[in-house]
Amino acid sequence: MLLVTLVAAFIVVFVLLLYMISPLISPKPLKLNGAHVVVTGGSSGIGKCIAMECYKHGAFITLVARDEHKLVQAKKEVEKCAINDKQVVLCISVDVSKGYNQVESVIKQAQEKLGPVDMLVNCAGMSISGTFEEVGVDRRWVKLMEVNYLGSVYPTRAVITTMKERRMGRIMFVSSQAGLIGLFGYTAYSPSKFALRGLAEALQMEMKPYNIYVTVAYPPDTDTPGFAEENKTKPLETRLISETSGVCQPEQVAKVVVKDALQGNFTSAVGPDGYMLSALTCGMSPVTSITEGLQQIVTMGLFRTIALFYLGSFDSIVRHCMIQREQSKAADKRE
Ligand SMILES: NC(=O)C1=CN([C@@H]2O[C@H](COP(=O)(O)OP(=O)(O)OC[C@H]3O[C@@H](n4cnc5c(N)ncnc54)[C@H](OP(=O)(O)O)[C@@H]3O)[C@@H](O)[C@H]2O)C=CC1
Ligand SMILES: CCCCCCCCCCCCCCCC(=O)[C@@H](N)CO
Repeated sequence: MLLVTLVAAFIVVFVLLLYMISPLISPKPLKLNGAHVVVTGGSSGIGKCIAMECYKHGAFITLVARDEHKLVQAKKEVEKCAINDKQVVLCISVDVSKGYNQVESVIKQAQEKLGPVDMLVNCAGMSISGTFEEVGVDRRWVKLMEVNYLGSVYPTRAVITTMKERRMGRIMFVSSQAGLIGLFGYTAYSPSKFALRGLAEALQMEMKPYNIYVTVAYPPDTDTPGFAEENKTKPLETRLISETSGVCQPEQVAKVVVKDALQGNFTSAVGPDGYMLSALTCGMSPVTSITEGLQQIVTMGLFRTIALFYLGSFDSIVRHCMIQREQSKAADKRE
């Protein structure tokens, strides 16, 4: 009797362990040599650096963005990173937010010229900052969802069927640290980046049996033309809070996120704050290695404790700025 109970208990524990360990098995890394990588938003900033990084690994690249002049300039820069003379950079101009059909025809063109897409990098995006009231009630909310969210859905939809047939592929979504934490001044921007995570989690669960791996990248502020544009009108609070996480160079961001996508990691965090933030907010997102799982289990409580200090300092930044604004308003009135 005792023996039967022991064997049964052993089997139960064994099955439970198998269930626990099965999601932790790491995917086989993708090799970029000769692979076709499509980068939306590839003509500037982070996207351009991702294209250059992939080119350095021997990939063939399709750059997708709206402005043709910027595309041609970026193509020249990417070509300088060649490691063999067979590599090709293709440029296609399209607005990724203007509906599925246009995007599908662009992906078709790219596949005809350079073959099936092995990796898609959804990096086209923009930011609009300002307080909830400043952002107004006009098209701007819609615009951010169209470009940052739907502009990632359409290209993904256009490549996924072929990837499933070939039983291989990588999809990257470039979110932001502001896609893990809602910040002052990002009431319109943050939701468009949070949305990408929901999409990525659901898509990863559907695609895993087809050997397709999804990565969501969460960069901090990064020194790009888009960031310079954002800074022209960004509220002081947003700038001060974001400074916590520092400013990265786009080359550095590209290195980290490309490495994670090739390894098939679901989460790609950039910088120490990014690492803490992504471990803290891992929730039910897929885990791709035993080390990652263990780190999350061990660090979560500690990171939550650290987070309380950060939240306290963010509250104090917001309060200080409010008091200062009110004082300068009162002074203006007196004059
Ligand atoms: N820089 C930062 O601080 C951070 C940026 N990010 C995210 O990284 C991504 C890239 O940012 P960054 O490099 O700073 O931005 P840039 O403004 O420097 O580059 C944006 C790229 O996206 C393209 N693009 C923009 N809108 C569209 C559209 N509707 N259709 C097609 N292409 C479009 C632009 O080309 P064109 O205008 O010609 O279309 C350009 O190639 C964005 O998604 C951003 O939200 C995340 C965290 C931090
Ligand atoms: C243990 C807990 C650690 C918590 C750390 C919190 C750090 C928060 C910093 C958030 C920075 C947001 C940058 C957004 C960049 C961006 O997307 C725009 N620049 C786009 O143009």
